Amino acid sequence: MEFDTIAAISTPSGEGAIAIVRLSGPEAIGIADKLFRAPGGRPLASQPTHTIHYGHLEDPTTGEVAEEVMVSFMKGPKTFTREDVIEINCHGGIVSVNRVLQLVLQAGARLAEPGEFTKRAFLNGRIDLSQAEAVMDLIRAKTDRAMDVALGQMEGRLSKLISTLRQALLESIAQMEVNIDYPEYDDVEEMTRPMMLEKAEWVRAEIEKLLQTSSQGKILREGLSTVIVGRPNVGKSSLLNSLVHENKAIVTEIAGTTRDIIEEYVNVRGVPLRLVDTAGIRETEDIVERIGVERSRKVLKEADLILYVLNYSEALTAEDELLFEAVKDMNYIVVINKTDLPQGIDLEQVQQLAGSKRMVTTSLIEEEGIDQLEEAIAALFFEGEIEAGDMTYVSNARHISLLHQAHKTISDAIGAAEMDVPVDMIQIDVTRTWEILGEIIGDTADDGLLNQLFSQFCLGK
Ligand SMILES: Nc1nc2c(c(=O)[nH]1)N(C=O)[C@@H](CNc1ccc(C(=O)N[C@@H](CCC(=O)O)C(=O)O)cc1)CN2
Ligand SMILES: Nc1nc2c(ncn2[C@@H]2O[C@H](COP(=O)(O)OP(=O)(O)OP(=O)(O)O)[C@@H](O)[C@H]2O)c(=O)[nH]1
Repeated sequence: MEFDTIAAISTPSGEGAIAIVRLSGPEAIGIADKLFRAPGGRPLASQPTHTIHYGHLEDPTTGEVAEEVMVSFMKGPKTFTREDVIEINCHGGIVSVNRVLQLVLQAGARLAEPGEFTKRAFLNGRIDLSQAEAVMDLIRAKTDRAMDVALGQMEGRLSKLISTLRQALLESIAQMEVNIDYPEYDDVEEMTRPMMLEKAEWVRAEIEKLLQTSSQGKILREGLSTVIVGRPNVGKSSLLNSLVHENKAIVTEIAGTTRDIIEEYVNVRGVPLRLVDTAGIRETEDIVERIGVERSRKVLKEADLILYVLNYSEALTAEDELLFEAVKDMNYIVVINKTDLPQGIDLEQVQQLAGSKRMVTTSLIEEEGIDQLEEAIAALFFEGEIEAGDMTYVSNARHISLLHQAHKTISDAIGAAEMDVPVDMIQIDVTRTWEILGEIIGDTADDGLLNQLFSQFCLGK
């Protein structure tokens, strides 16, 4: 496919050592040669591909030397987009890099849309849709594990599995076709059903395996939303601080509807915890009133993990018991804090209320027990994991939804095959499954979807 030539700043905005303006498209080299002067005077077009060159950019309208740069020259198709790519490495700094971008745009490039470079890599067939989506996940990954999942997907692990499943479906579609075309051969019919069933059941089992990974994949991607609760003064802020200090927080601001919510990510043994709006909860004084408040209930309900803090030196109160009731169906860990003080709590009573939930004791003031707490968090997260290592995780909400749909249609096909429904009816469900799986890798994706997906990318990616 032939496109126009796009350009964008591909490095973060702000001051830095070096910044990159990237160009891709049929005019990329021509545009660069309008601006670039190497000491030897040779144009980039005459150079061997995949080389880097020192020189200056000149404003062609004024003849003024604008910038000192290094230019990477990469002829397609062995490039990120499969098109001709030019990367101008200039001095980092907001003015410098913007001036380079302006020059490039004046010389005929169009400002790229967010994700457009990656979109071209997709449209030009270098990567499929799930790989392109993984590029974005990679940028957003906050832990090594999340990064490994994204890398695996980018290298095509999910795509390969999906393609294998689709191949199996295609084979059974073909077999059914024979059956439909030659209904007079009974032995074909006899062969078709068991073969079709076996393939369909295998596909369904594989889809189920993928779906089983999805909750973990989602958490790796988005973080385990975590809320710290407990009566006033038990040590909630201290716990938050210990987790943040031990595990360096990444703070991100997410544009909310009424105000910006600040989220803190901490990486606890590979599990990203998203500490959600804890300040709001910490500020409320009366806990009985608080769990009656709709908003707090909602925060609790949406949490993937609750850290429920108790005071070791005091007996449980009615409030504590109420809170046990409020969180009883959720994932929570009981943190019994202040073990440096004399015991006042009835541990057996806590045990009874907490049932099979994990309990750890800490003295945050003496920095004790944090290790055990982290271990408990990691265990909670990883215990359901089916053999880590080279697992194919599904973490993307779009993929999960499509896998659920595919699971339904393939189950319909299996049900129909077992019930002696005519083969051409079964074939409809199998074909539909094949189509739905195709949407994951972008084989059957429409323009609206593509635009929506790529627009979520960073500018210049
Ligand atoms: N300067 C710079 N650094 C970068 C990127 C970039 O675009 N520019 N990348 C951007 O994300 C990433 C690297 N990703 C890339 C992926 C594929 C190809 C590429 O040229 N692939 C070709 C040829 C491979 C080969 O030589 O065998 C291909 O697959 O056909 C280039 C970069 C990270 N670092
Ligand atoms: N002895 C002792 N004191 C602690 C421990 N952890 C926290 N504290 C103290 O307990 C007091 C309350 O701690 P915070 O972390 O502010 O408790 P909180 O639950 O956030 O309190 P509120 O914001 O009022 O709900 C502070 O004076 C802490 O220094 C501990 O392990 N042992």
